[in-house]
Amino acid sequence: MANAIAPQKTMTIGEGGSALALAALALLSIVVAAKAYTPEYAFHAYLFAAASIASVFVIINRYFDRPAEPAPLEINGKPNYNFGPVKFSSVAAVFWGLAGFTVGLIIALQLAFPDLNLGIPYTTFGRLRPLHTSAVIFAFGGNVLIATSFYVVQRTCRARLAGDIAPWFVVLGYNFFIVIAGTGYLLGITQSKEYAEPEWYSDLFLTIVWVTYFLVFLATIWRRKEPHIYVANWFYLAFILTIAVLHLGNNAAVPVSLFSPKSYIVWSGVQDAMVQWWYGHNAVGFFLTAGFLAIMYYFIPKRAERPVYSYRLSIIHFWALIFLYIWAGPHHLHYTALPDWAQTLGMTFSIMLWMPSWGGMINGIMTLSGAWDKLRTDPVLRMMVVSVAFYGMSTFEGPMMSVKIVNSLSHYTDWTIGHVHSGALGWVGYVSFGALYCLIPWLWNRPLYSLKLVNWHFWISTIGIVLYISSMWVSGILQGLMWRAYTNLGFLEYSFVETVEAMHPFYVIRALGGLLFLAGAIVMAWNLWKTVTAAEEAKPAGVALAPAE
Ligand code: HEM
Ligand code: HEM
Ligand SMILES: [Cu+2]
Repeated sequence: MANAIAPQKTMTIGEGGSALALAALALLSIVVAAKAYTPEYAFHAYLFAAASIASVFVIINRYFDRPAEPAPLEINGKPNYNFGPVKFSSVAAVFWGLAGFTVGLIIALQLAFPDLNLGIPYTTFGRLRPLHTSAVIFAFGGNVLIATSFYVVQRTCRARLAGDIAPWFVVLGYNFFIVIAGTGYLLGITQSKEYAEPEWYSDLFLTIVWVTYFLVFLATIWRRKEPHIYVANWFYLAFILTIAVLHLGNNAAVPVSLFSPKSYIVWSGVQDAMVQWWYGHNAVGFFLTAGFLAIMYYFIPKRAERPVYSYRLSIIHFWALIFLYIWAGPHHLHYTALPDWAQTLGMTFSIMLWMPSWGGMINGIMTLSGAWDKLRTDPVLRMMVVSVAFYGMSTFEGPMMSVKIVNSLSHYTDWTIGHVHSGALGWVGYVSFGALYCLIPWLWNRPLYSLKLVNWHFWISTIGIVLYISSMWVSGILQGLMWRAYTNLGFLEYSFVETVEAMHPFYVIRALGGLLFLAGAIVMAWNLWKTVTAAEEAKPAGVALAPAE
């Protein structure tokens, strides 16, 4: 009767429940695949089936391999952090970053040289453009946010991530969603809402993943050992919760059939447009801003080894920002069928938004008080501080562009594209790179392979950003002015095609800027790769790397 003393191993509710749910999903997917109206949809159903079956196997295998006791919350009084999912999504972020920047470069080249559309549907600008925007925002940015949020919430709460299967479901499920979304665009599956292109079934799946993300995050805060909830966690929470609400509101669609990828949105006409830009604008506000501000509030003080400049300002910054952002969406619909009062409301809130945005910028930059010398010696910190400066620049430009009279010139032109990429490359890109340069050495417990390479990355991509945004400003304003130029007799001075021709040199410069930005990111990927692998080889030497300069 020896087995009477061996600890009893039982499947947890999480393991059993997720295995059953995934098995059911696999079955449903196979039925859908068999009866699908289109081969593209059948392909997606097979992907769902394959992924769910694989997950069931992994869960069962893991059950047999694991010890009987669940992972302890603490070891010797210290939190037993769960960094597996964090590692996965930080590597995924680097991978998707490279993919998204490459597709960005391709579409930039297509705008300059249209022959590069290759005349086949899968590679046309119309399909690659959403592939680019989703890859950079949701795949690259999203993985950076998931990785850093799961890291920061554990460290600042001194608690192990809640759940066992759940955090893995979040990172793997999210990345699976990205694959479905991306392959869908290439195959022509889209509901044509900018930044919300995936069809109803991907949206439903993402809802489940996202709610799990919210619950894991909240439950980790719940079990915290630290009484205070650090401000970065407030920003992460606002990001997760608001994205859930936006996603549900803007994807309220009725599918044609369970067996068809096509759906119809419940909103119509100008209401649909308003809901779309309430979503689109707040995707900027909460995905591209609040989430990355959380990164700023954790990683800059950590790296600079200084406290946040003003903790009180960070709280005011938080509440002012989330209150004002929600109302500014109509600035995307100036001079449309949207009632004039709503446009003016959007414009007013956008102008007010300048203040909390700059409050945040000041708080981020001034955190370096007393440590300014580090800007010279630490290129990682420099990258993050420059990112905050870009944040300041784009949140000045945004309110200006939301003024109707300015928007009448900038709207539909490359000026918008320049504004987008000063925020995207300068702010989101740089703060993410800075976070990855900190996070990956911390996670693998090794020094960064080379600070010199970070310096190279910084300068190559800074030149890239400058080329990108300045060419788009010139091109955008030129475009706007050409469109509205009249002759003495009251005719339009330029035909549309003449304005397109005038853009060509700027599109070439922009593509060059994109190439440099991509080159910088490749240097980063190499550096991080060497950090994870080369330190292993060099272990006996045991010399800590000194700053390069
Ligand atoms: C190598 C770097 C990049 C290049 C070359 C690039 C290039 C482009 C191009 C050519 C477009 C289409 C512009 C048009 O339709 O006229 C575009 C759109 C866009 N890109 Fe990028 N991009 C890059 C990086 C990024 C990053 C890192 C982000 C976000 C984090 C981003 C976000 C966007 C967004 C949101 C749009 C849509 C803008 C709009 O509709 O107004 N891009 N990009
Ligand atoms: C106070 C902050 C900001 C305000 C008031 C603001 C305002 C605006 C305005 C007025 C437009 C042009 C709308 C149009 O004419 O179609 C715009 C476009 C855009 N902005 Fe901002 N912006 C702000 C910050 C940012 C930041 C920090 C980012 C990126 C990280 C960003 C990303 C975008 C994107 C992606 C678009 C293009 C949307 C589209 O048409 O596809 N904005 N913004
Ligand atoms: Cu907006």
